[in-house]
Amino acid sequence: MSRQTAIPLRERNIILIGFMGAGKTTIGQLVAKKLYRDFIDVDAEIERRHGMSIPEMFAQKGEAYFRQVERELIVDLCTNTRLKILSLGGGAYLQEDVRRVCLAHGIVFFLDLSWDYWKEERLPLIVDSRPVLKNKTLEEVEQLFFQRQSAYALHHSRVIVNELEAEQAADQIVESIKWTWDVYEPNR
Ligand SMILES: Nc1ncnc2c1ncn2[C@@H]1O[C@H](COP(=O)(O)OP(=O)(O)O)[C@@H](O)[C@H]1O
Ligand SMILES: O=C(O)C1=C[C@@H](OP(=O)(O)O)[C@@H](O)[C@H](O)C1
Ligand SMILES: [Mg+2]
Repeated sequence: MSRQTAIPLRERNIILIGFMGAGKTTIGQLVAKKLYRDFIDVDAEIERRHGMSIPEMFAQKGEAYFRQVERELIVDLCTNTRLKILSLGGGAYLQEDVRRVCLAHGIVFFLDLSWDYWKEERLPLIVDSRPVLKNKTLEEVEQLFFQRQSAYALHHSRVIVNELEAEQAADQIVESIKWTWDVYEPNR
């Protein structure tokens, strides 16, 4: 029987999850810079590999196809890479396989924000670029927001990003991760 050796905490990918517009892409980039690590935005990587934008993929291939591509890429990245900062798309973590590999191989940060804050501050910024929001009433989007919280609750660490500038949120994540490294893996 083969036994997998656990990945040292310092080598684990740092994975950002949370609702669309929470700032995963923006903050992930900053965290990577601060830790001198490579950044991979899963949506951008899908767009690069498939030569089409996410809205185009939704329109031409359908959401189910996008979810399969998203799941396969995340499972691959989690299983075969280390030392990266990964920003997921907001719906990726709803898939059980995604949660399983992220929690097993990475350190998962949930970027949390309130519905009221999101609706006022973030929705206007992203409403035209996220296909999942297309043709939905505000009530339906609110339902989606709360439906997804039980999946996001499965994380290692949480940062409340309401009112925080992206730089401040990134600093909190870096501080938290360095504390975790020092406490659980001292002398490395
Ligand atoms: N902390 C923040 N404060 C203000 N605006 C932000 C913050 N984080 C992200 N944004 C803005 O919100 C929008 C969505 O950010 P993005 O990083 O794409 O989120 P996600 O990847 O979670 O969907 C962008 O216009 C971005 O500039
Ligand atoms: O929440 C979702 O279902 C989605 C979120 C998007 O990413 P962001 O969370 O980075 O906006 C992107 O993956 C796609 O439009 C679907
Ligand atoms: Mg994003």
